[in-house]
Amino acid sequence: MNWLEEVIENSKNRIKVKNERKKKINSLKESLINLQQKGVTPIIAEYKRKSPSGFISDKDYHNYINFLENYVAGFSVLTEEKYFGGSYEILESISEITNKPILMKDFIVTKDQIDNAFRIGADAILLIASILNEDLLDQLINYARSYRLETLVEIHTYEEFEKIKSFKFDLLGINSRNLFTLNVSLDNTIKLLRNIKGDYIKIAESGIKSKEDILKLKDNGANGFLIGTTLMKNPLIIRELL
Ligand SMILES: O=C(O)c1ccccc1NCC(=O)[C@H](O)[C@H](O)COP(=O)(O)O
Repeated sequence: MNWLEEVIENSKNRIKVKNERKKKINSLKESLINLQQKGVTPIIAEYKRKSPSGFISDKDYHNYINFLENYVAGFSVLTEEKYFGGSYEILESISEITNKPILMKDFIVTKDQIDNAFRIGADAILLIASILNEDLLDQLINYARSYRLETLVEIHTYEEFEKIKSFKFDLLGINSRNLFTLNVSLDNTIKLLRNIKGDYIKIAESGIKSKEDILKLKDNGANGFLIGTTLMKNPLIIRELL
């Protein structure tokens, strides 16, 4: 079994969180649009402790979140445990210290995981087109909507866009990191941004290192930017990215 197959298998057997949700849903979509309207670059800052690409960090989240919340539209928090070092507890604790919307980044393949996302305080969830068939993707989007959780549906190819384009998701993520090879290509994302027509809020994800990258993606139609590694290594760089 490769890492992705293992992650998906583990996803089917995640614990069921019993907690009651403590906060109202806070719209990530509105937060992104608000910043865009103010002329501020809408960034989603990610908190992750490790990744299959070899990223590793023991950074504590308190200072990271407290500092970045002054600048960003929201946070993305990895909750996959084995390969990303995340947990539901981390997301829940982050939701207690910030009023910014939180995207739960995980490999969601079951409705139970969406129940958990709601209970731990997530405001939006990631759904990855390449690991879900059309029927399940549609069901999961609608299930999330029943909680008023927003959905960011992530694609890597035009074929995946064709598969998801008629569904009622909130944000369209275009990830520059190939899930299978882990190679990062902003050029691939730029090609997709150019080819995808329609009224979508497009979020460029992964591999963003500089203001130059942001401007290139923005010029080609990206409306928001999800940044992990670069901010985890140096949160102060946010001031150059806005
Ligand atoms: O981060 C990884 O190595 C990774 C590998 C395989 C699947 C997903 C992965 N990460 C999840 C993400 O989508 C990124 O953490 C996110 O877009 C931020 O990327 P970056 O700014 O490059 O850390």
